Amino acid sequence: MIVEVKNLVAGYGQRVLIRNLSFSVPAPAFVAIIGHNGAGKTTLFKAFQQKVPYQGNVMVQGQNIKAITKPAAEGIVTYLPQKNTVTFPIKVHDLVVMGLFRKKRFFENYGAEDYKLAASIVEQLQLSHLLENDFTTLSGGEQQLVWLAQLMLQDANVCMLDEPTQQLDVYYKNQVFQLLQGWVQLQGKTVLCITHDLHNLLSVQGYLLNLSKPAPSLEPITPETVQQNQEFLEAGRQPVL
Ligand SMILES: Nc1ncnc2c1ncn2[C@@H]1O[C@H](COP(=O)(O)OP(=O)(O)OP(=O)(O)O)[C@@H](O)[C@H]1O
Repeated sequence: MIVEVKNLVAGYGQRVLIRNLSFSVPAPAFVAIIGHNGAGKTTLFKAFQQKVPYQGNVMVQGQNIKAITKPAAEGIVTYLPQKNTVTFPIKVHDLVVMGLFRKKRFFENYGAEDYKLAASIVEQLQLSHLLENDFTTLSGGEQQLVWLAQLMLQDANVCMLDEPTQQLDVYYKNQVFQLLQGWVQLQGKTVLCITHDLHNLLSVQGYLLNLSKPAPSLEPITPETVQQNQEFLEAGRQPVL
């Protein structure tokens, strides 16, 4: 099993957001985590990172995540947050190359080969013209793509992405979903991706997990399930108990 969530209960104080959630991903797959604002999507990712107390079990590649001290450092999971900020000037290629941090010893510099690898990833995202630019001067969408490039270099088996297409135009939204599809099909990665862009999922093979439903489960992405989930979400939210 790549990912197995068993009887997960998580929330903040008295407020339970995730109630008895169980699902498993047996083989590399793309899973779109959907649901209303506040449904607990980011909270689910926090559970994977031990950043919120929870009951139940979260297993990644057969290991209970509680037993792994630094899942990101060990290359088991990686996480792209919804908002990632940089407040100092840094060139795009210097930021992307940092995705190789796991392969470096403390204070070891990045070399020409590392930068070549970073540049090849940036090229895949059609951003080569920005390599020398200061990251802080890029548009929100361009910045988001640069973070994705850095994440690709991290090369973890399970990637958790929190609304990676949020700031992107329609062209890049589709490009990113195709890219993530490639991570699964060509590189055997498992991608858990929080998104509100349901219509862009129609060209993606994978699953939906709608955390707004009373008993969320993995549903294959098909035109019918996308439509049904869209209508479900449009119909309104369940009262928070
Ligand atoms: N540290 C915290 N303490 C208390 N409540 C919190 C905390 N973090 C989040 N919440 C609340 O938990 C609820 C779920 O938050 P979460 O970020 O998981 O939602 P989400 O499904 O990712 O929403 P969105 O689509 O808006 O990003 C929200 O109402 C939020 O205000």
